[in-house]
Amino acid sequence: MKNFDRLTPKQIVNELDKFIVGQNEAKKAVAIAIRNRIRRQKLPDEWKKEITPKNILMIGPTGVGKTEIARRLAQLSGSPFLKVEATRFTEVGYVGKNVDSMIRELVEIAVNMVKQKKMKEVEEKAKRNVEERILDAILPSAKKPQIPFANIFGMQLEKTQTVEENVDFRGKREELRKKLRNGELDNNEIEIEIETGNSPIGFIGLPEMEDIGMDLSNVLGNIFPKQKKRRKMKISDAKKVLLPIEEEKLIDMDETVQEALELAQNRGIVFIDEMDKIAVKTSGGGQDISRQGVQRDLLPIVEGTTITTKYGPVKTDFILFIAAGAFHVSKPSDLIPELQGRFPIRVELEPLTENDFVRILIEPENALTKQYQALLYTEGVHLEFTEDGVREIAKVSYKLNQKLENIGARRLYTVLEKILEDVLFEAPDIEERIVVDKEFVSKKLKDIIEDEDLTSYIL
Ligand SMILES: Nc1ncnc2c1ncn2[C@@H]1O[C@H](COP(=O)(O)OP(=O)(O)OP(=O)(O)O)[C@@H](O)[C@H]1O
Repeated sequence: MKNFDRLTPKQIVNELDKFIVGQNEAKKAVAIAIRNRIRRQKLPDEWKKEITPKNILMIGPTGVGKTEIARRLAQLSGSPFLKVEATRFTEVGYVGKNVDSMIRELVEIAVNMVKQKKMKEVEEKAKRNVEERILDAILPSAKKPQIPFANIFGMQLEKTQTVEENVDFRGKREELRKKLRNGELDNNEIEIEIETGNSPIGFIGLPEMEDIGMDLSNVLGNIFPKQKKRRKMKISDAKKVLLPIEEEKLIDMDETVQEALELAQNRGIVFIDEMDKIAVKTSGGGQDISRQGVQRDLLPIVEGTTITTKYGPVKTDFILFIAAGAFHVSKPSDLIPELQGRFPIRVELEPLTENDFVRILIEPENALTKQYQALLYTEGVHLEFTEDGVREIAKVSYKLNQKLENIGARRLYTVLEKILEDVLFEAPDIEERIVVDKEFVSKKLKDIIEDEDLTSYIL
């Protein structure tokens, strides 16, 4: 993601604007933080040590875009992204569960990202290999006289004939290849051998082992040969099943892991939600001690330490941590002082207004109205939203948030789903053009809105 490194904070905000309405302070803060990380990475070592990472604390009610900003930033910068709830580490059964596990999860995500990228790079070559495997299955080998599917291309072999003598084997194979490529053989069944992994024993991957960064399947996996299974399937399915298998064979796993470790270390973003729930004023009962314990465990990770993972050691110095919470009851100052110091960038996110809802419904590149339009257009249905229709959806959603519980923009999801329920059910057997105007919205919601119990249940 070299291009991203060249984006100025202003340009990063412009990019985020394409997906998130308002919340300018938060966008600005994450843009500065991520740019600072790039700046810090360029410093000489002695300076690197002096400048501590500046992590962010987002303060704001639920559903106003906190996670969305962080997630979009990660996408934009090609960063592995993990969202965890701080309370996860205080739950019964989780007590003592290593907070380090979030770094392991981040690495796992990075490994998958790099693997997917590399698999994409070798896709064309893998497709050729899949083709060869399927052709081998259809037309086994030149030495074997048995030719299943021989009738596909009109071969008539006498039992006594050998392939070498009677068939221009290569020619036929190429003829079959053509048919395979243009999908003519897709519905034919073949039997193929599929690699199903290499651990014949079920105990591999005990959670306790994972906690200390070990994975027995890595240690023992290579001792056992890969298991194979013969399966019958349509050629169209075989293409799909074999592709990732062939892609994996073509990529260098050591290289993938190295790249992933670097990606996690230098670009990782960890979003810690519900931070307010582990902030406590005074140390009271066991629960409070457990909450403060989690804060203490978090401290070295956000300060910069080295965590052991099954892929190797990972430094957390350059990982960007974004903590978030509503802080209705507790305050950021209820966090232990050291942790407060590690999240010096504070941003408050505004509650969303009715006007914001209107914009959220139509402006983002992936706006909800656009999503439904795209979905229905696949079946030839043109969905149109009029201005007063969108305004009405925003208005109802806003009112419901006041009346029931304020769940922010998430309310738009439930309301819109309800309004479009019939259309989604009836399509494609409906009119080609559906207009969602004020009247349409009111009609669809009338019964539900009049019954308060039903409202809180459905919307
Ligand atoms: N300002 C906004 N602009 C565009 N979409 C938004 C905005 N705020 C929220 N949304 C949409 O609402 C949904 C919920 O938002 P998000 O996940 O960011 O909530 P949150 O603030 O992180 O709350 P929580 O802490 O409860 O997870 C997302 O799908 C997001 O797309």
